Amino acid sequence: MIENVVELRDVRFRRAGKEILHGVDLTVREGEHWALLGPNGAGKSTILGLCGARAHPTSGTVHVLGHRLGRVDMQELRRSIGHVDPRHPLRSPLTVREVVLTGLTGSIELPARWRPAGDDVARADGLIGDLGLAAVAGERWPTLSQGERGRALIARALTARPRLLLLDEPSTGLDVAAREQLLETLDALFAAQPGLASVVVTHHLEELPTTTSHALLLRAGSVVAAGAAVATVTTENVSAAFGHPVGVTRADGRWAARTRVRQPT
Ligand SMILES: Nc1ncnc2c1ncn2[C@@H]1O[C@H](COP(=O)(O)OP(=O)(O)OP(=O)(O)O)[C@@H](O)[C@H]1O
Repeated sequence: MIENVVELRDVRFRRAGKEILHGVDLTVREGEHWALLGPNGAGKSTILGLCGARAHPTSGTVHVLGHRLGRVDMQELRRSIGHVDPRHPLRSPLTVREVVLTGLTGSIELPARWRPAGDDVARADGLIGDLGLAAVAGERWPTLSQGERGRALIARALTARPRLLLLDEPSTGLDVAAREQLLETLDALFAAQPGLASVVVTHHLEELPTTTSHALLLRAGSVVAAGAAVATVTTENVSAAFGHPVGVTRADGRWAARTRVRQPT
């Protein structure tokens, strides 16, 4: 059994002559649900790319599912990771069911001569049902709402039974009802698969599922705080990460943030 699903140690990452991550440590264990929080440009997506075996660190080490990046076939490793990228570059008008099935082939489009086995279709339809998409399973990608596309991409990411699910701003562009439905779906999914680990990137505390167990707060490529969510997502840490006085509250397992108004003395 692999205890650490993701392990970053003193990770630095440079691109175009600029250091983007300045010595980041992160350990994600089985069954943990991490949130990466921080302002624009803090380096959240860069960390998610390392967790998803899409990039190598410039220095330091990254282990994903027990394999050290740089010493493993990245493409092979990526098949064990469900990565939900909202900028999914699909060009052809596949149906929801076909998009979900591309999770099995690890491709964006359906490979020309590939045909799913009967139990592949049954699994895809099961996930489509779990994600609340049964009514649109035969609808084509260009006709779907943003919320439906996001759900289809989560179902796609789960088809290959990953042990790690990565979500990059899954609530972006959703109305409040669609966001709440998505968060309920994620909570139900995590409860049904207790070994699954996840990492979600977001700018907004309101978009954290109640199942969020841990958080890493990032500012300009450095970790401000990391650990158990309740102890980490605090007024002090969030204000430091975002460089703004933000009051953090938590009720019924959900977080909220607003500008801290100074009381007149
Ligand atoms: N390939 C690259 N080449 C040069 N700079 C890059 C590259 N990728 C990311 N960066 C820079 O690294 C910094 C961190 O980017 P990243 O996308 O990880 O941040 P983020 O926290 O996810 O931001 P956002 O919330 O805006 O999505 C940014 O300043 C970005 O411009």
